[in-house]
This record gives sequence, C-alpha cells and structure tokens, in this order.
Amino acid sequence: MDLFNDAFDPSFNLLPYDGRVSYFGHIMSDAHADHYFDQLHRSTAWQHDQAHIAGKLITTERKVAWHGDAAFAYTYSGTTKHAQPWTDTLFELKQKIESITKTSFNSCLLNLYANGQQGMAWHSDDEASLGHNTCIASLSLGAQRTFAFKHKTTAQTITLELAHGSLLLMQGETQHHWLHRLPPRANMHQARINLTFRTIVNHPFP
Ligand SMILES: O=C(O)CCC(=O)C(=O)O
Ligand SMILES: [Fe+2]
Repeated sequence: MDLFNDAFDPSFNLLPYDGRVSYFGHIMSDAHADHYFDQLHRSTAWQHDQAHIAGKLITTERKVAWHGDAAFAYTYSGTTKHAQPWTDTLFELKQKIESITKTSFNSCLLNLYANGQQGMAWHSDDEASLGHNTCIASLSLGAQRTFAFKHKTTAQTITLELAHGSLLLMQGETQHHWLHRLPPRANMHQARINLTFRTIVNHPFP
C-alpha cells in the first residue's frame, strides 16, 4: 500500500479537452522530500538560464541545470544547453518516477526558484527535440506553488497547487494545445526546486 498516494487519483484528467494532465499528489514522505530538496539544493551546479525573448538575450532570475543519459545538445528559446551525466540522486529519482508513471525518460531539466518572486512565464514544451505528444513528469520539492494551464485558442485556464514531494504528469496533446506557467507568489520567501523528466528524441550522440 502506498501511504502517500491515496488522496489524488492520477487517472483523473485535469484538462477538459486537447491533452492529458494527471496529478499524483505526494509520491514520497515529507522527510524524503526534505532530504531530496537539501541534497539537490546543495550539490547541483545551478546556473542562471539564458533565453532569446523578442530578439534580446536575457538572463533569467531562476537557476537551472540539465542532466541526461548522454551529452545531449538541447535548444530552446534560442540557446543551446549540453546535458551533464546523471548524479546518484537524480538517477534514483528518475527510477522512482519511471516506475510510478510506467514511462522512461532520458533527461531532466532542474529549475531553482529562490522565492515567490521568481516564476516561469506562459510557454509550451513543444520543441522538435521532444517529438510529438511528449510525456513530461514534473516533481516539485520545497515551497508549495500554484501552477496554471491556458488553452491556446479557448483561453480556458486550469490551476492547481503543487505540493512538496508531489508529481504532475503532462502527456498526449497537452504541449500542442495548452500553455503552462508558474506564476509569482506574493509573500513566499522559501525556495522551490522543480525537476522535469523528459524524453529527447533523435538526439545526436557525441
Ligand atoms: O517549475 C515548474 O513547475 C514548471 C517548469 C516548466 O514548466 C519547465 O521547466 O518547462
Ligand atoms: Fe514547461
């Protein structure tokens, strides 16, 4: 029996149409989530992200790291990143999430939001390197934050809270029809770490 997983039904689709999003709730105890947060906070080689927005190269406040099976080159927002190898902690989390979602992943983008002023603007993870109808598993650690989806044509919006140690799965046509974002949160002084496990297709091996 899984003691942490009984409050949410992952077979429930949070999106009313054009995609599939499942919230698994907590997939680990708070003590384990604290341990993973501290470990990743301390030992990740965090760097500010860069993106080309409206023709300008900007540096984001949030910090990122990218790990994967091989030194993938991954391009988004006009900048190219090279994946670092899996660490023991990330590999352990990858295996746990693969067994829960019954899906395999070959890379992980880590985001560190130092406080509630930092977030992520509306976007879809629809780069060609992720292929068609990609599946993305998103693990949240640290501060609880709101997450939102907005349909690209109807503008319908769906929001939910992402708890410490919880898992969200986005699959099917989600990235083609819906945007998502992490809005800023007032009076939030704690940090949050998010891990998105992804599958890069047709990657050139070095
Ligand atoms: O921080 C999050 O929950 C979402 C991050 C995200 O959307 C992304 O990395 O593409
Ligand atoms: Fe995203």
